[in-house]
Amino acid sequence: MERDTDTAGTPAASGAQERRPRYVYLGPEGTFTQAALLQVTSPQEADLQPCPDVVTALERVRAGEADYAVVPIENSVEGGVNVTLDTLSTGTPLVIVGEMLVPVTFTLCARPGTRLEDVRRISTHPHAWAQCRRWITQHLDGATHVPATSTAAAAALLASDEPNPGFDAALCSELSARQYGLEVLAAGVADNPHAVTRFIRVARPGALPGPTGADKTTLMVHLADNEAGALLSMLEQFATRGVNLSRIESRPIGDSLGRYSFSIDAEGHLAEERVQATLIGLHRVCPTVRFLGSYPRADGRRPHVRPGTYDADFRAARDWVSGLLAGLRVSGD
Ligand SMILES: O=C(O)C(=O)C[C@]1(C(=O)O)C=C[C@@H](O)C=C1
Repeated sequence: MERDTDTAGTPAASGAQERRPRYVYLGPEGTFTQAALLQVTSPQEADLQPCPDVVTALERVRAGEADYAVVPIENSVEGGVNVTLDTLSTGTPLVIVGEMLVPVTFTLCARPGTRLEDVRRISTHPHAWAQCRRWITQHLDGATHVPATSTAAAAALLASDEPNPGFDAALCSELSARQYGLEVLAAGVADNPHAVTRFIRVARPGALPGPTGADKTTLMVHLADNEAGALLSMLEQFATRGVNLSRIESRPIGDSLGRYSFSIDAEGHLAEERVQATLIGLHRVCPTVRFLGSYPRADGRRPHVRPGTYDADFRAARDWVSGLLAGLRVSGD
C-alpha cells in the first residue's frame, strides 16, 4: 500500500523537511475520502484538515496552504467525479501523485426514534444516491433525494441541533453513522455490493513518484476543431506505441456547444519510452495536452507490454537513426 514517503511535489522537495505534511480532504470527518486518506497517512504523521468541497480542497493546494489534497475521482458504478476532473483540467497546474481504492456500501441512518417506514427524504452525496437508487425504490419507494456535499455532511447535519434539517435520514458509511451517534435503519445498502471508489492524492508539480512497473499516467487533451478523424488520430498516438487506456471520458470545455476535452488514464509512467513517445505524438496532433501525473496503480496491476514497445526497442531504434544521420554527415563533408 502506498504510504506518505514524500516522493513528489513535496515539502521535502521544497526544502522544508522538518514540517509535517499538510493534507486537506473532502470532509467532514467520516467521509469515504477520509478512509482513503487514512490509507496513506495518519494524524500522528500529518496535519489532516477536512474541507467542505472538492474545489476548496484543490484550491488550498494551489494556494500553498496544503501540500496534498485527497479527493474522489471515479466510482465503479457512477463513473467520473466531474468536479474533480474539471478542477484539475483548468487553472494552475496540479499533479496526481497517488491513488487509493475504497469499497463503498452505505448505511441508512436517522435520529433515534425514526422508523424506516417514516423516511420520506434522504440526504447524501449524489454519487452515493446513484449507487442506492434500486434499493430505495424497493424499500422506500417515492423517497426523495436531498443532495449533500458528502455522505458524512448529511450525517453531521442530522446529528446537529438543527431542529429541521430538511430530511429524515442520511445514507453514509457505517463509521459515520456511529461517529455521529445516529441510529442504523438499514446496513449494507448498495445496488452493487462490489462498488469501489477511486481517490487521488494531488500535489503541486514537483518531483514525480518513481516508476514501479505498475503505473498510470493521467492526461487531459483537446482535439483539433472541426477535423474529421481528430479523435482517431488522438487515440492512434496511444495504440501505435502499445499504451493501453484504463479510463477515457469526455467533458464539455464549457465555452461553446460541441467542444469537449478528454480525460484519460493511460497505463505506464512518464519515465517509460512508450509513454514519452505517446506524449510527443499527442503534442503534435492535439492543440492542448495537460500532463496530470504519473503514479503507482493502487491495484499493482502491470501492463502487458507489446513486443517492439519496450524501452530497449525505442532506444535501439533511436540509435539506429542517429547512426544513419552520423553517416550522412560524414558522406556530405
Ligand atoms: O461523500 C463521501 O463520503 C465521499 O467521500 C464522496 C464520494 C464520491 O464523491 O463519490 C465517495 C464515495 C462514494 O462513492 C460517495 C461519495
